[in-house]
Amino acid sequence: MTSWKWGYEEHNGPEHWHELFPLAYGERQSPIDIQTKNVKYDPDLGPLKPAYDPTSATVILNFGHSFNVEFDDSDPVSVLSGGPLSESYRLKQVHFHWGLTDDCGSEHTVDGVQYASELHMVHWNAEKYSDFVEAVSQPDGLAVISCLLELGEDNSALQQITDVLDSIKNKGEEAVFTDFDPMSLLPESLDYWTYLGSITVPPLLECVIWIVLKDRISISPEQLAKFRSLHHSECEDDNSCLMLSTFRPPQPLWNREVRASFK
Ligand SMILES: NS(=O)(=O)c1ccc(C(=O)N[C@@H](c2ccccc2)c2cnnn2CC(=O)NCCCS)cc1
Ligand SMILES: [Zn+2]
Repeated sequence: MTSWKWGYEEHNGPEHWHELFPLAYGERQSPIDIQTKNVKYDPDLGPLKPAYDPTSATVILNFGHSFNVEFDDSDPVSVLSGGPLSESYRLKQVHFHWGLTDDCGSEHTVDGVQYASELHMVHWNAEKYSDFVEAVSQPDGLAVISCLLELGEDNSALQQITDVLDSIKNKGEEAVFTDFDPMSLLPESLDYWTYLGSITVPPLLECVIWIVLKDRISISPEQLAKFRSLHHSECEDDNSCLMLSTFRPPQPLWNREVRASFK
């Protein structure tokens, strides 16, 4: 089975992941559908305090099941604190999820509505743990800011990313990518919902404090098409290995509460 590579296709997609990763059926899995009538406003939830240094961006790379903008996390240069977090978390990577068509693609949904894409900014708890791999084995190891992207106008901040995707077309390819400020991607309001969940790709570890922004940003059909032009492996003929869909559907909430930072 080690040759089996998980993905998002019929034969290796989210419905198969439990075969190798039993956590798929865990009690704090992500993503979820956020039912706004059931969220609880929590006045103790303070504002998010992101503090990013654009020069800490290093490379953009094609992982095969997604592409990441990687950040140098060897020092506390780009960090997130505040909000639901008790410690300062260090930014490690930013990536996206998308779907085959423009009417699907996000992982989290809001009142059953799925959006065209979703941005994840992945941070790890560098105050309590010594490295990322240790952090992912802890219930408060990661903090991921999620922002939903709805189909609309060209997003100029996103253009800085989509303009370089041609240079990382195939799995394993990477390109220098610095002077990138992830704050430029975020909406003006940082109001959010928060809940305890997991990473949404194998090994599906239940280590994430999720911070889902209430407001959305835009992505154009042309920018989405650039995402889908990436290859999930090396291949010659261009259409047999396109990264057409990279989202996991919502998972059961079980006994979890979703809190809101806003009324
Ligand atoms: N979608 S999400 O925000 O919930 C998310 C957050 C973090 C990771 C992640 O860091 N995964 C790597 C990892 C390395 C060590 C221990 C455990 C997990 C991994 C596992 N296989 N490949 N990678 C590298 C990676 O980062 N994959 C792409 C992430 C976008 S789907 C994945 C998804
Ligand atoms: Zn993700």
